[in-house]
Amino acid sequence: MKRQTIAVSVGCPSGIGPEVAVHAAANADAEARCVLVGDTETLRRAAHDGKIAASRLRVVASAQEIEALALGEIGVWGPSTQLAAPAQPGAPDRKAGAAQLAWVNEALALVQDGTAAALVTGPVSKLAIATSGAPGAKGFSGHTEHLAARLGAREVVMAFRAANITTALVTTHLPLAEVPAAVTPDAVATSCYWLVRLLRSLGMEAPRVAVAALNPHAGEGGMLGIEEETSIKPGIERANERLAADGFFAQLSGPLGAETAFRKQAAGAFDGVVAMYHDQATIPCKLVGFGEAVNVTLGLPVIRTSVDHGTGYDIAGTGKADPRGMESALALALTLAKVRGRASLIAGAS
Ligand SMILES: NC(=O)C1=CN([C@@H]2O[C@H](COP(=O)(O)OP(=O)(O)OC[C@H]3O[C@@H](n4cnc5c(N)ncnc54)[C@H](O)[C@@H]3O)[C@@H](O)[C@H]2O)C=CC1
Ligand SMILES: NCC(=O)COP(=O)(O)O
Repeated sequence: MKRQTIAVSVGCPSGIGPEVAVHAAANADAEARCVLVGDTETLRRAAHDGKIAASRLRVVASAQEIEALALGEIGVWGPSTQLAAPAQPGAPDRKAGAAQLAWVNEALALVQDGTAAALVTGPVSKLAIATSGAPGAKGFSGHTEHLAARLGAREVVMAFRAANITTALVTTHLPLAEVPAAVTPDAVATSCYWLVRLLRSLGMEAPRVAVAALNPHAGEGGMLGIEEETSIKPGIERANERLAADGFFAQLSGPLGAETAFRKQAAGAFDGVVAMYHDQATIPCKLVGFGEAVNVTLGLPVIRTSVDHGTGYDIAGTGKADPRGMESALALALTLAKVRGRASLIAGAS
């Protein structure tokens, strides 16, 4: 059995990330060799609280030591940035903010140098990072944007995969008031294109994709908004041209009222939905699969998946955190990493 190393940045040390990361790594498929990138003491405590034998955590400091991890052992990356004092559950300070960004970068470095095959990220607080004062942290608005900038990716698309919903977003982390201007034909085309590639990587040869409208009732013939005509329809045309040029076949339908697009996908009429903004996508995903949905970034030169949930500050350290989201994120990363053809379908140039 060929094992794949998965580097996991554990997220905010004051949140539920360390506990779900240890749990998920302990239950991961034997083909996944997990290396957790975070504070060693926090991870040991999370293992203890989660009744996971301390002997299963092994501190590793080189690619060779990672390779030598036995089945059932969970690697903890020794060179990770460490906290001088334990993080307070539910109350991240500036050091916790800086550390969680450092861990993302350190886990990414393991993928970039070929030590790991994929990056899985635990939940971070955008605010704790952005206000930490750490170099490069100001303006942090999410992993998607951060990884795109750090890797020089030409285009990236945020996507989610839940029970019976797979969706890609046209816009990511921006105020709702700025969404209409960001829904451009190019942005719509990019999201359609990468969603089709994701669906292909998951085995769908000719995916059926609904493109959601921005406005109620798809603009009601222009009475309730014009973006369907000015941006979404031209975006679908551009996507069809780009897909055809690259030899991909897909059926793109829309613009379709978002409520209908998601309802029909959940009923099996579509394989994916292109959503115009963050909550248009995450509300249906979290309704059908909260705790299990996976966030995957399309267009990066590396495989990156993540939990769909946040830092869960209200339940950090209580043992109530559900680890299934992290388990699903590890499983999808492994699925993509195992087959080079799958990974290349969602990988973009930098
Ligand atoms: N993947 C990431 O890095 C993400 C980070 N965030 C960040 O998380 C922070 C908090 O965001 P919120 O909107 O409050 O969302 P949240 O997901 O942290 O919490 C919402 C509610 O869901 C519960 N919850 C979350 N994960 C859970 C789990 N695994 N098991 C059981 N219950 C769980 C929480 O206890 C809370 O009641 C923000 O700073 C946000 O930016 C949010 C989403 C994703
Ligand atoms: N709701 C998803 C989210 O906010 C996480 O985004 P990112 O950190 O994966 O870019």
